[in-house]
Amino acid sequence: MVNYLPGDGATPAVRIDGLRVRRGKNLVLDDLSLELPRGGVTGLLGPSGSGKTTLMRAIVGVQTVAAGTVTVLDEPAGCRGLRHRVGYVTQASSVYDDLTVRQNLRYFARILGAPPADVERVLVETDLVAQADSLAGSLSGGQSSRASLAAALLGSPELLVLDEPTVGLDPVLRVELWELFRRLAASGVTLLVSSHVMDEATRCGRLLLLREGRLLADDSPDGLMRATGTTDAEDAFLALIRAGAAS
Ligand SMILES: Nc1ncnc2c1ncn2[C@@H]1O[C@H](COP(=O)(O)OP(=O)(O)OP(=O)(O)O)[C@@H](O)[C@H]1O
Repeated sequence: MVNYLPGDGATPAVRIDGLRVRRGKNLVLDDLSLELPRGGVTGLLGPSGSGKTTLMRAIVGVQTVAAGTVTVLDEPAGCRGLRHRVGYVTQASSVYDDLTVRQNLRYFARILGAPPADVERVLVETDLVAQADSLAGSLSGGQSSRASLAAALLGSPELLVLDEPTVGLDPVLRVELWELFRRLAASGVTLLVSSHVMDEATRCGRLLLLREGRLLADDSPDGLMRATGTTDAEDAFLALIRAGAAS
C-alpha cells in the first residue's frame, strides 16, 4: 500500500520540464512541461502520432531525450531505484505465450524480486484466477491485456503507466478494467492511462491532451467541458483540437 494521497503536499509523482524528444527526423515532443500529482488516474489523449507513447517511454526512462528533465517519484526517470516503483504496460502483450499465466507471473516476480505471494494477489486483482493455469497464448484479447497488467502490478508499483490498455476490448471488459484502475488509485497508486476512446476520458480525474507533441490541455473533464462550452468529452476535444489547429 502506498502512503501518498492526492493533495497531501507530497512532491508530484512525475515532473517534466522542457522535454524535447526526437525520433528519427521527427521532433516528437517539443518543450513539454507538466506534473502528475500522486494518486489518481490521469488520462493521456491525443490524435494518433501526437506523441503519447513517446511521452510514456520518457516517463518510464526508455526514451532518449534531446533536452529537458523527467523526474519520477523524486528520482531521474529510468534510474535503477525506480525499477520496482514504476510499472509499464505497452500496447503489445508482454507475457510469454508458451507459459501459463501463473508461470509468467512467477517468472516476472522472481526477476523483480517481488514476494511470491504477489502472484496470487495480482491474479485476484486482475480477475485471472480461473485462467491461472492456461497458456498465455490461449487467452482472449481481454484476458491477455489483463495478464500484461497483472505482470505490471507485481511488486506494488507506485506509478503505473498504461499505454492504451483497453484497446480492442468489449465495453464490459473496459468498464471492469476502469474499475480496477479506480481501486488502484484509491489505494494511492498514480496511474497514467492513454486512450483513444473519448468516453473513457470522463473516468479520469484529470486529462492531458497532446497534439503534435505539445500539451493542448491539462484539466479535469468538467473543466475542459466548461472551458470549451461543450457537454461531452468528445466535443471538448474536437473544440480544443480545432482551436489548436487555428492558432
Ligand atoms: N522509432 C521511431 N522512429 C522515428 N519516428 C518515430 C518512431 N516511433 C514513433 N515515431 C514518430 O513519433 C511520433 C509520435 O509517435 P507516438 O507513438 O509517440 O504517438 P502516439 O500518440 O502514441 O500514437 P498512437 O496513438 O497512434 O499510438 C509519430 O510521428 C511517429 O511517426
